[in-house]
Amino acid sequence: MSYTAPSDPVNKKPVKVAQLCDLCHCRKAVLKRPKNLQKLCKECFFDVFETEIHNTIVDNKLFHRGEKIAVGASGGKDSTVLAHMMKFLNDKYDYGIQIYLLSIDEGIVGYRDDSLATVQRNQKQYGLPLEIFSFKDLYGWTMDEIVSVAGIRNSCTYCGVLRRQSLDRGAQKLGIQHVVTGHNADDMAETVLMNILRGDVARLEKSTSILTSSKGSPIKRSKPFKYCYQKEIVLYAHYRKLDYFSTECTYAPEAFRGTARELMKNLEVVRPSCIIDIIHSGENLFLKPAAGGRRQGRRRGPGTTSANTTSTTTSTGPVDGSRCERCNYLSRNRICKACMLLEDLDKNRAAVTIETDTSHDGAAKTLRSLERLAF
Ligand SMILES: Nc1ncnc2c1ncn2[C@@H]1O[C@H](COP(=O)(O)OP(=O)(O)OP(=O)(O)O)[C@@H](O)[C@H]1O
Repeated sequence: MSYTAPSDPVNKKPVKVAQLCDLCHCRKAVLKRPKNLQKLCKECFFDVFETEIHNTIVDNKLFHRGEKIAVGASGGKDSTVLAHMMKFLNDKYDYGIQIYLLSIDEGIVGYRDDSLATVQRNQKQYGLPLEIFSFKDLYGWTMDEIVSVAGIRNSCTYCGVLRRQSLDRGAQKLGIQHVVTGHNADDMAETVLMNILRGDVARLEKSTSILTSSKGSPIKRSKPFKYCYQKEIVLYAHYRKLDYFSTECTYAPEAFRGTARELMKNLEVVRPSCIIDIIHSGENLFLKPAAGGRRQGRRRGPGTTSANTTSTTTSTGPVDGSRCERCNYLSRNRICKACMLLEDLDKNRAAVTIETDTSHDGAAKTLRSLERLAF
């Protein structure tokens, strides 16, 4: 059966009733929402997707008038859509916030340099101010150099810790106290699963928070895409024709996160709502206070070790708002995690001196040399 409404100029060709958008019932559907399998036309998809994010922002009171926010901009799909969305919603609903793009150059040749070129184009497209801070300037190391010394398996640990601190440092330098990131529902559900699988109950409770901050630190972080499916973010970027960088990081993704991702993808095939369901489950988990009134922390079996633990133990009773003895940056421990990691790097660099050349091929060449040396 074909449907042609003479008074409806939206469809140029006749459209079957079964192909019509489930919301407006007049335009042809162009996609099925991965979240709930609803058939939508482009215009209705834009409208529901943008409205849902606006509702998340309003319901959680994420911003206040006059607030300066820094969008963590990597040039990838999530943060590109985030930068576009923040500008779009701020204009449409008059949030009254000032938006900056804040990028961290980790120093990964052939990956981050290309993605930052995308951010520079986005800056012009959206008319937003952009600041870029680099690992090299902040810590004296690029990620390529770190991988050549610490190996590829630890790359995500180093990158995650240093990037997190760099975003905070960058925001502070700009006089901004709120960093907004493009973490989406898939990222959050993966984190919940990972923490469940590792028995990391302390992190589990915090893993679904939309707004986080460390006591004593002036910088808060928020995730307006907490309920957005990754696939819908990609569809939005595609139909809005946004300019984003889509290459995966040169270094291996965090191995265990990859396992959780795989598990979740398999579950999603059977039950598309499982991503949101996992987040809701995480939101409703509350730790019962252990004896002595303290929350239950991470429990480890005998002989287990953490990949994130470095040789120096400095956690001698964290004090909120205190500063790292070495770099003077805010840290709940005597020595901040970034300084502990950098100390290990310096030790390794002193132990092995090799000829490095990361200027053309990035760390891959260095890694091959190291593998030959059986380092
Ligand atoms: N180099 C960076 N500079 C600034 N912000 C970053 C950088 N890398 C990541 N972020 C922020 O952290 C969020 C999560 O990053 P992650 O690398 O885990 O995910 P992603 O899915 O690859 O994100 P994206 O698609 O935005 O690159 C990003 O959406 C972005 O807001």
